Amino acid sequence: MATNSLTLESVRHSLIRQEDSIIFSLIERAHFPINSPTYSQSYVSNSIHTFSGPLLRFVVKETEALLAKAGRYANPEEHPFFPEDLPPSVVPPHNFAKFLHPPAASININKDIWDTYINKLLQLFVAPGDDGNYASTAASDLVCLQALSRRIHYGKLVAEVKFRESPQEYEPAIRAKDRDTLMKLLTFEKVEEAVMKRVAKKAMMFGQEVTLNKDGNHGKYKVDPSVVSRLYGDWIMPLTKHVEVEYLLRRLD
Ligand SMILES: C=C(O[C@@H]1C=C(C(=O)O)C=C[C@H]1O)C(=O)O
Repeated sequence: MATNSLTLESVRHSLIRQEDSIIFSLIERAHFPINSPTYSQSYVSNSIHTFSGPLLRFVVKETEALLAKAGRYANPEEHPFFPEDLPPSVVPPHNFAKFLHPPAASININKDIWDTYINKLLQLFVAPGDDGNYASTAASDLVCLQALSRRIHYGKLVAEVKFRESPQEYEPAIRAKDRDTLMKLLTFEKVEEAVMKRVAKKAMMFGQEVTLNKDGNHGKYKVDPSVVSRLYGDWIMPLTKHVEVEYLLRRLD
């Protein structure tokens, strides 16, 4: 859909579709055990002389450099994890619809998303252990991180739509820099309850073992549906709302 015709219904529809990408990415990552050397400072620093830091950082940084050349970050819906020193795009520029208020470009909470993913989320849906597949693990993490980042920063579009629907409600709180009131105005508890129920249901459907015998493997899922619900309730939705508040605070600049 063209960004200039966005409505609350259409942005919510996009968030619903993005649930599929997030849940599939979690299922793919859960296929590997935690593989902690992927995140350790020391694992690669002795072998990759031009790079210090964890393997995941290496994989994400190098991939982002390639994708930046291919034009990925010219799209206002994409946010790099390592925006410093990205190479310029080598492809012809695309004229993306200018739906967002320009200060939106200064909002990038990927550092928080990275820390939350590594330190809180991973251990909730990934089994302990080490099978040595660190590069594939990092590649799966990259897909999870990109899907989460896209969804969470989509809060900018959600906030813009909400602001356009009732600017008179939001303006006093924006001028007063009143985060609590903004948070109350943009929160829809019924929608959040529905998101938590739907993602659990999707995790059941997408993550079931498919067998050809009648009894199948009922009740066994690749990622625990209640954990997916918790990831949304405790982190993904709060971070999205954080982006919404940050965006609204700059909406009158
Ligand atoms: C995204 C929205 O804003 C808030 C955040 C939600 C989310 O992250 O899914 C859901 C409802 C709202 O409390 C929305 O209203 O759809």
